[in-house]
Amino acid sequence: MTKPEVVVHRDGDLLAAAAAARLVTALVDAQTARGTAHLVLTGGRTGIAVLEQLRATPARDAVDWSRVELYWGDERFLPSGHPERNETQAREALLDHVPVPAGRVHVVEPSDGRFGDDPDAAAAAYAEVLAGLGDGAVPSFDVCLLGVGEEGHVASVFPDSPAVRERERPVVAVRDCPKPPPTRVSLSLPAIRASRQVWLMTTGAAKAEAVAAALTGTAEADLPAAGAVGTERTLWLLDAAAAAKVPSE
Ligand SMILES: O=C(O)[C@H](O)[C@@H](O)[C@H](O)[C@H](O)COP(=O)(O)O
Repeated sequence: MTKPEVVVHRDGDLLAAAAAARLVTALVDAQTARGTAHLVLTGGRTGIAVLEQLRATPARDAVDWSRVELYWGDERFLPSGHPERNETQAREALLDHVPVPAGRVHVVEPSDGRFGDDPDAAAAAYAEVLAGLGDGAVPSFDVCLLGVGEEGHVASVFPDSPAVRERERPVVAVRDCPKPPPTRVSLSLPAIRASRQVWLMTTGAAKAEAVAAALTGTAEADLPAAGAVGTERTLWLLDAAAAAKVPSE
């Protein structure tokens, strides 16, 4: 289990820009080491802001976008093109602006897709996609980007939920989500933990309690972010407000 590292930036804008710069380097390093970079995207304000900053930086072209496999840590189970879908927001923020081959953008089926409004079928299908792209149930994602909710959720894994107790399946359907929309498809914590690097990125005073709790031993069932760890690195990227209650070493 990797010990979480905490990096604090002055404010949210700087965090997003710095995380985007860090991501360029991580992707280039992954491609240098292994040929292809596997990146898991996240929804939420911070996650999308990082993609917008990535689009804006000239350094983005240091990444060979033809050798990036893209996934989502979770998806809001909505019709294709819905503005609230994480896919829609990621395409607008970045994917429509870089030459990633369509076949390497692995989206979760929408609620008007092949499986209609059956999120369990969409989750099972996504798990099959992941199984086909790595050596195990899921690829060893090079970087798994995550936002963090006020109560400590990551992806769509919420405290004291069936998803946080999932130990077998890499992808699950989530219903009655406290954060709208209510129905989602999400990686489980075991799938997130297959990542080489897990980056938890959040800003604002409203997250300070959850961040401090995650970093001071709270059980993952009560605070899922505490269970989001990478095999090689677990990195908390915070602004000063979200880091305000993190105990100093
Ligand atoms: O689909 C989603 O909503 C995200 O995947 C979710 O996990 C998000 O990252 C957190 O809720 C933090 O969101 P903010 O960065 O907007 O606070």
